[in-house]
Amino acid sequence: MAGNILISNLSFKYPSMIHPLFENITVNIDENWKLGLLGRNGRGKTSFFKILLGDLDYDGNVQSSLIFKYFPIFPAPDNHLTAEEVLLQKNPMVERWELEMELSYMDLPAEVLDRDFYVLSGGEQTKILLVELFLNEGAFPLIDEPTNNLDVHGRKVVGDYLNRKKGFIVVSHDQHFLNQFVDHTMAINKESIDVVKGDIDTWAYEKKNADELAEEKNQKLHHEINRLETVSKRVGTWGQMRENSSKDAAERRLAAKQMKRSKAIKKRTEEKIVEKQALIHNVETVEALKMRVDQPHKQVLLLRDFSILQNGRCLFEPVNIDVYPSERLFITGKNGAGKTTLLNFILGNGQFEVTGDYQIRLPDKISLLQQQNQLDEDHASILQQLTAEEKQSYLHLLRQLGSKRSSFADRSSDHWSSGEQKKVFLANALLGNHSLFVWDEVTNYLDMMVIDQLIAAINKYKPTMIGVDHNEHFVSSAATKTLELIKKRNR
Ligand SMILES: Nc1ncnc2c1ncn2[C@@H]1O[C@H](COP(=O)(O)OP(=O)(O)OP(=O)(O)O)[C@@H](O)[C@H]1O
Repeated sequence: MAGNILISNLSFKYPSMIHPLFENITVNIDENWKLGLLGRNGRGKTSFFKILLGDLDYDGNVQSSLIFKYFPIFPAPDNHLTAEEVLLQKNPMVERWELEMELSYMDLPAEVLDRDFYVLSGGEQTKILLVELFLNEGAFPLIDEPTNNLDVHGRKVVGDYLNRKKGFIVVSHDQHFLNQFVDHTMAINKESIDVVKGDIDTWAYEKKNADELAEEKNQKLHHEINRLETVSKRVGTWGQMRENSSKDAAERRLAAKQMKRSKAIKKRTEEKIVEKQALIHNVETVEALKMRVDQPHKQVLLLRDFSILQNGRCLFEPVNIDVYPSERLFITGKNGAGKTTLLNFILGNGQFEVTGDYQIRLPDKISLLQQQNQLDEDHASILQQLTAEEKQSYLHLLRQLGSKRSSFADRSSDHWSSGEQKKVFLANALLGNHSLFVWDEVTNYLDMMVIDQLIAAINKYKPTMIGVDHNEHFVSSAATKTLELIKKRNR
């Protein structure tokens, strides 16, 4: 079928891996689908794209006449290209009015076209690169985690933009974002790949039903295995007892016969046990996370008509907020509104000019989760700083978050997926007792199961938290209050 992607018996493994990433996968993807690609961190979503792009050697067949294009590919910074030049590099025939129209769908003013690409905010760069992807009509876009630089509004705009297009695959862990446009969902599971017609909610509903059915079958199988194991034990002792208690030769012969029969029954029973064990379906579950919380004794934060000044002007419209023990405040607002700056002010990182009143009482034990690009730590340096006992808890937390020790112990962190790297910082932030959790861009790169693990833990342990996040599902489920920062317009 021309135009479609036909994948049969695909198997793939990086040389340093023990278990294959993909084993005997067969799946067909239609060129007109708006396909959402899901999977836990490290399951191989980016690697799947690399296979389609022809960047990795695999076994099996991948047949397609489509020309795949990957997002994000950033222009070389040294060339100082304007946004317009970035857009026209591969699409020289496109006219300025067409560019302006596409930009308007992305809620970007035309003047952005004339700016140097690298002076644009992360969200603006994402939008320009996505527009560039779709200008090339002959190409089939493979879009890898577009939301990381996008605030809630940006996610809505890009979701609407993608809804106008068709024929692409998007990897994202933000179900709310994906539900705006996908018409098919493909999930890379532990042992299989599912494709479902419908959005993420449809997939989640079908998966829940399938898991419940599998769980029911598993329970029956476990019951049957227990029964067979009892039979096997009983049969084993039965012939033995008879042989030991036999006195004369005739009885011993009979006992030997009995013994032979019982051995045959035992063997058959054990074969049946192995058969039943193979039928047990591997239903993926997550362990509940523990947060160790020592609530602060007093109010942590008070802001009244408060704003941070930059060059004498308010960065955001003045705000009023209180944070009391066990409250979870999430700061929202568009990119560039000053969310991370406000967090830094609260933490006392740096010198700030401010307006309005404030009171900040920081407790001693603060758990910090910073944006990935602000960190110079990694798994190895974290391990070095921990005591033997903390090391055990840290590794246990990583395992609970879905990173198996075997998947990261011997591999250079250069090759870790973005989610695997993020979990290192999350596990570190969960280590030990804390009175306040200051977590910035919590859900970026994290898979949906971890996001739900965090929501459950936050609701159970009710930590005092000041956070920033753009995932609507996470914020609406974890926050007890939100504070929207609105960038102050300069008149
Ligand atoms: N060059 C490489 N050599 C060895 N292992 C690699 C290499 N590249 C990736 N991996 C490993 O392969 C697995 C799949 O990586 P990939 O980036 O495809 O995952 P992903 O599903 O995109 O994850 P995420 O959701 O975190 O972005 C991960 O365990 C990763 O550490």
